[in-house]
Order: sequence, then structure tokens, then C-alpha cells
Amino acid sequence: TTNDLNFNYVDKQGNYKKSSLREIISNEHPVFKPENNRYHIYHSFGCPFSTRVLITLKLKGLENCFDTSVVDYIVNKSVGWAFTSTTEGCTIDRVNNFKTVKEIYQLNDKNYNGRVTLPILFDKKTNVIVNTESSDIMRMLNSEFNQFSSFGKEKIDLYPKEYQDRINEINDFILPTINLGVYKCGSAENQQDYTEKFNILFDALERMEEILKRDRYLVGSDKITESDIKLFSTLIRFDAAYLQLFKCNKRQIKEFPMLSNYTRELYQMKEIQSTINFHHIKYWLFTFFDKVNPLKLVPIGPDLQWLNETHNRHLMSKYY
Ligand SMILES: N[C@@H](CCC(=O)N[C@@H](CS)C(=O)NCC(=O)O)C(=O)O
Repeated sequence: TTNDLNFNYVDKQGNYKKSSLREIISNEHPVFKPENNRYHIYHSFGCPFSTRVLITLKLKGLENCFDTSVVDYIVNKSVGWAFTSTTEGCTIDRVNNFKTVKEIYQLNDKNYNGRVTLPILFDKKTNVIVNTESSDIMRMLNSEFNQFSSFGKEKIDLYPKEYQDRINEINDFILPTINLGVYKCGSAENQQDYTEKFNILFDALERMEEILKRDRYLVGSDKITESDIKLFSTLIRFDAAYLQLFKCNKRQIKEFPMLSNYTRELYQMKEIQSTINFHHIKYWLFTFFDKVNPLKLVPIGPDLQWLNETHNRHLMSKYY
């Protein structure tokens, strides 16, 4: 079957599978109110959906409001995501001291047997999962916790009112074509399906390249928004892993003049760079998706030095 454990981001019709745990923290919510140091984030440095949330957390200055636990990047399929604090860059489950992530899901439903995904937004007060949908978590971090930001009043808005329609439109475009597009190339089981998915992916990247010729960022030209975070979380894994693992090899990101420069700019922001761990990214991807990499060997290359070279994206800004 096309959608085995390795590739279950999408259902049989090719639609994104949203999770069912989707409570939204707000002052109006009967239980889940915004509070300092009440919530916890479980994540993997390998997983792009976790990266979106971590970048949002850092850009919003909320590291002191939320604590985090980091899972192991080596996943034993019979246990699923698990904690191995002895692995570099990983932690124990700092809230419940569980061994596996599945046990966290079982706090909400003791018979839980569904998909166990990351990231997880967890409530330490009631000891249950609040939400497991990265897009929802990004929005909550953007709007509900500003009073706890270490940046004080001078806060950044990743989903500004005037651009919400455009942001939603871009998000809806890049999710199936790029964010999931890479996995669709990797899960294709015949030449025709692969070719189709490959073309959709690279046409979409070209479209992003065109936008970035005109504007510094995807929406609203000179301010980073959640759309940039979502695109970046895929781009940063592209040359390092997707290109080879999922055969997305028409062009490397470093060969797109705009996309490469844009990826560099974002990567060089210290808040963003602190969320990127190439060791975790490569070891997770090349070992988890063992259907396309049965020996689970992790390539040593490629050289990613291009990410550290100087970018000139500030020249694109209307207000530089
Ligand atoms: N609903 C999720 C999707 C998250 C997701 O698919 N996470 C992947 C890792 S990047 C996962 O946990 N996969 C494990 C599995 O499917 O078994 C979101 O966007 O937050």
C-alpha cells in the first residue's frame, strides 16, 4: 500500500491528515487559558512540523514561557517516538518521565491506538495534550502569549490581520505541493506517479522563486510571517536530505538564486539557527523512511557551507 507507516501524512485521497487533538488556548477557553510556564512542547529536531513551532517560539521570545522535551531521532518502529536522554541533543520526557510518546497520547485516551505524531502542545496543569496540529500551535504562540514574551512590548506578529488571507492562500498552496510534496515524491511507487509529484514540487518551488524575485519575504514583502516559517522548514531539509532520500533532484535549493539566498537569510537569524540540527534531521529522515533507504545508511555529504555565505536579501526590502 502507498500509505504505510512511513508515509502516513496523507490519506488515500492524497489529503493531509489533520490530527483530532485540537483545543485552542485562549482567555475564553473554559480550561486552557494562556499562562506563563503552564504548557510544554514535545518535539523532534528531525521533524519539519516541530521546526515550525520551535521557530515560532524563538521568534516570539517565548523560550521562558514554555519548556520543551526532545525525542530521540532514531525510531524503533515497534515502539514509535521515544526518549533517550543519552543521545546528544535529546532529553528525557521532562514532564511525565515516560519512555515513549504514545504514553503521552494515552493520558488523553487510555485506549489510544492512533497515530503518534510530533509536535505536541501539552498542559502540565491538567496533564493532558492540548493540541497536536503544528499550524494551530503556531497561531496560539503568535497571539495568546504576548504578555509573557521576553521582548516585552516590541513584539513580532507572524500572522498580521492585513495579510491573513494571503498567508492562508500561500500556506494552502505550499502544504500539498512543497511541505508534503517532498514526501509524495518519496512515497511514489511507480515512475508515472513519481514524475507527476516531482513536477508539481518543482513547479511550486519555481513559483516561490518568482515571488522572492520581487519581495524579500513571501507575504507583505518585508516582514517574516508564518508562511516563511513553513516554507523554510522544508527548504532547510531539502539539499541535506529530501534531494537524495526522496529523489527530489531536479535542482538543489542552493542552485535557485532567490530561494538559496532566502534560505540563507532565515538560517542565519540566530533564533532560527538554534532550531536546526542537521545531525538530527539527517539521522531521523534517512533511518525513519527505511522503505526508500532499507540499509538506513546516512550519507555524509552534502557540504552545506553555502548556508553560511553572505546573503543580500536586505537589498530586497522596500525600507532598507
Ligand atoms: N498534524 C501534524 C503532522 C505532524 C507529523 O506528521 N509529524 C511527523 C514527524 S515530521 C510524525 O510525527 N510522524 C510519525 C508517524 O507518522 O508515525 C502537524 O502538522 O503538526
